Amino acid sequence: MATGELNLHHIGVRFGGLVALDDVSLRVAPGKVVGVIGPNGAGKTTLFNVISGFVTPSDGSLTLDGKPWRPRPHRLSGLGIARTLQGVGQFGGMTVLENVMVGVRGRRAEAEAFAALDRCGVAQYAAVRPGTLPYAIRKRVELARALASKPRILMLDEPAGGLDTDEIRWLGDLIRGELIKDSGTTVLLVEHHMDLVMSVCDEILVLDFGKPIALGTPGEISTNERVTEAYLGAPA
Ligand SMILES: Nc1ncnc2c1ncn2[C@@H]1O[C@H](COP(=O)(O)OP(=O)(O)OP(=O)(O)O)[C@@H](O)[C@H]1O
Repeated sequence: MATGELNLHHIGVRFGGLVALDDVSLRVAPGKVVGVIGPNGAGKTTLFNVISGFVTPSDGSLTLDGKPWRPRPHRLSGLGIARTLQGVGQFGGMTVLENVMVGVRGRRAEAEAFAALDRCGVAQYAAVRPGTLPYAIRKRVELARALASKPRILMLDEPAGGLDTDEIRWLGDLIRGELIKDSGTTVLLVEHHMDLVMSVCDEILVLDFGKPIALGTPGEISTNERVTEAYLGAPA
């Protein structure tokens, strides 16, 4: 059984003349929660897009479970990798349950999808179309969609965006709890909400203008001068 270890080696991404990522290396160890933070435009989403295969790096390479790996978006779920989207990205013409079933395979797809909705506290909306639901509920549905496939690597792209304090506390408990961290799932988290990042991450990578400026534990990052400088003037 593969372990869920992801390595990025000296990744560089250019969009024309713009350097979106510059020499980014990161080891995401199995079962760890690794955060990627940085001011707006730092390259966080681009990093996720590289790992998802939507953006091909101009430099560097990736390994998955120690083997060279070239990500392809349509192969991610087969490899046990799931990603939530920054928005809620659900199909309006389908029910909540059908949306969650999209990411699950096999005869038990419906039961697994329903169980994921239940664990995320939104099973009562299974038969409803997502477009009619409040944003915070749709964010939970988006999480259920990612969790239903029981991924070994879970990429969370700004999961706290648009959530209130209680919702963010719920999210933190979910990430730290048996559904994700205690089950050994490897988590990569891009997030602006610093309290959440600091409370759930084992390690944090800080990007600024595409460059890695710090890598360390939440305690190390919160006292790092370069990180403080990068955030000066930008709400963290
Ligand atoms: N497809 C693209 N084509 C051209 N430039 C792009 C593209 N995607 C991202 N960029 C640019 O690359 C840089 C990094 O963007 P990215 O979205 O990765 O940053 P981010 O850290 O996720 O920002 P935010 O916190 O605002 O979501 C930005 O300058 C952005 O404008």
